[in-house]
Amino acid sequence: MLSFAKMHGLGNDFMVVDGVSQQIYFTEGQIRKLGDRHRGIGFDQLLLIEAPQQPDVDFHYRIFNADGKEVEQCGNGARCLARFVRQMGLTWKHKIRVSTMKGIMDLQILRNGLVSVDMGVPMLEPEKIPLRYANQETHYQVTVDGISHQFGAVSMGNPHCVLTVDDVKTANVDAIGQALTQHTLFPEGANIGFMQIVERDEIRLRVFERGVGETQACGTGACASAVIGRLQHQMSQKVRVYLPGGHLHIDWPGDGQRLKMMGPAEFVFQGFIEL
Ligand SMILES: N[C@H](CCC[C@H](N)C(=O)O)C(=O)O
Repeated sequence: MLSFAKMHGLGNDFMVVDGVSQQIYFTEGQIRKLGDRHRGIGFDQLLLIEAPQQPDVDFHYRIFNADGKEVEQCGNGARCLARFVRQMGLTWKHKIRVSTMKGIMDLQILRNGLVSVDMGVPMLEPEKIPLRYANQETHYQVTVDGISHQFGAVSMGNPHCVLTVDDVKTANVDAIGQALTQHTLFPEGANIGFMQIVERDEIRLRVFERGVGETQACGTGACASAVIGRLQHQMSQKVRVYLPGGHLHIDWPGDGQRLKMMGPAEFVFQGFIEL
């Protein structure tokens, strides 16, 4: 029997598994079955927490989308990891350092009950996103179904494409998201963000996630929108990003600097399942 927790960050929901006390390996097919919202547990991502693989790190953090594929990063999931390892007694620390396939992140459980995450330095070079474009631009362009779209692109460890729209409520998230998430411009696919600039320090955002579809929130998507918002629209260093599931606080001092995200992480239930 496998024990797990169901958690969420602003409605972006996860199955969280302690891979430190339990030896576990998932096939893509098992992940898809567990993620099924009618016949399984149901989640946007499965988060697997493993013992550290290098010194000065508390845990290794692996992320699998509902389609079964392993990906590089998950911001809402990182906050849930911090709450999970404390609540399950895997650590007594309030500051937790985790490694992912792309780097190192510092998590901190704050007195106000929120969790802050140091998301590292956003990567803007096309080859690091990755994006098939010769040079780094503030605005990229793509034509889909005869319609031309301008976008910004950045990696938070995982690839993000961010379009600016007049009104997120009427944005054609599913159709454009489907068309762009596996576009040849993005050799490893991309998460597609639809950003409405409300104020210099306020964004409304919806995200069509790679391997999942539209989610109620996307932490790395919120980070990506704050970066593109700052580069394209001269937004403030500190930005509140409002997603359908709630809002996140993003703080990015600018190019080459580390980005900080702060937001909630909720436990829903604990359970056991026969794989
Ligand atoms: N929901 C996650 C993002 C998962 C990204 C995943 N869909 C990908 O393929 O990169 C977050 O809060 O950052």
